[in-house]
Amino acid sequence: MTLSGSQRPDTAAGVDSVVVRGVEKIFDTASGRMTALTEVSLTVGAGEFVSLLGPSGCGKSTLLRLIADLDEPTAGTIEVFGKTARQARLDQDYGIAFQQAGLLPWRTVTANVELPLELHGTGSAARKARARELLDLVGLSEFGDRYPDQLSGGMQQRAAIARALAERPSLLLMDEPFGALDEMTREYMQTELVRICAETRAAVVFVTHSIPEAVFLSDRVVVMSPRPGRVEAVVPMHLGATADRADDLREDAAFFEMVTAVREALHTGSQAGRRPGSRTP
Ligand SMILES: Nc1ncnc2c1ncn2[C@@H]1O[C@H](COP(=O)(O)OP(=O)(O)OP(=O)(O)O)[C@@H](O)[C@H]1O
Repeated sequence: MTLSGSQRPDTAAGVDSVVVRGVEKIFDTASGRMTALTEVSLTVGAGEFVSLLGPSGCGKSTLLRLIADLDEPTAGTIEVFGKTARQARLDQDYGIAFQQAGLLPWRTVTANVELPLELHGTGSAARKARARELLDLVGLSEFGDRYPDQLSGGMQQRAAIARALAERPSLLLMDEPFGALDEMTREYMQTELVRICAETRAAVVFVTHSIPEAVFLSDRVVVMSPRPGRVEAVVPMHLGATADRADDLREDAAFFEMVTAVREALHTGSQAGRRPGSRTP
């Protein structure tokens, strides 16, 4: 099933999805001020898949929360589709999926997927049609009447992704969405996500701890360093179009080369990665 381009918001047309410029984030804590992010600059192009990778506490989730306008930077600016992060949130320009699927247990899968549409006043018939389309897209058409606790973890995550796509966002913000899944399911979900992104042409900012996951999914991997969190390197993945990536890529020599490149950038910070904010050639 394909979502046609005409169904997507105008915001995608040639405009960068996310532009982060000189962002700093300082938290006031009981033990004093803590700089979580400093001098972070990054551009995510239309339809581009960018992963944020780095050690625990380097500020990956904080950066994603700033892009989602769930918190505000102390300094610097963030634009989403050329708007302020606040305006993009109000305009529902992106979908969000986090580690816990976050489905409401008392609603069926269909009712969960319909929820964002319901909250924004979409009529019942249009909601149901859209939910059917999305459940088809994520391979859950047979499970719309089930409740979340009747699904496996991977199926719950697919339902959560369907919900995140409900309003046809041109951008998905994902924070370790597959972190709680077993390795087999995780790889399956990665392949599914590549397929879904190819069909919807959504850009993605994806937080992960997993180097192979970042490599498999991304156009570029942003390697962050801790205390304070900053962009250490931006490594372009020379693996062809993300849309063409299939399971056998994981056994390809080029894949291992990219894993090594990212690992070196992560461990030494000396990888000749691209400058923050630079784009895939
Ligand atoms: N609301 C907050 N108040 C105070 N400190 C915070 C807050 N949120 C995050 N931090 C701190 O900011 C730093 C970055 O946290 P963040 O969760 O962004 O890191 P992360 O890279 O996503 O970590 P992990 O990989 O473990 O999830 C950490 O030191 C964390 O303790």
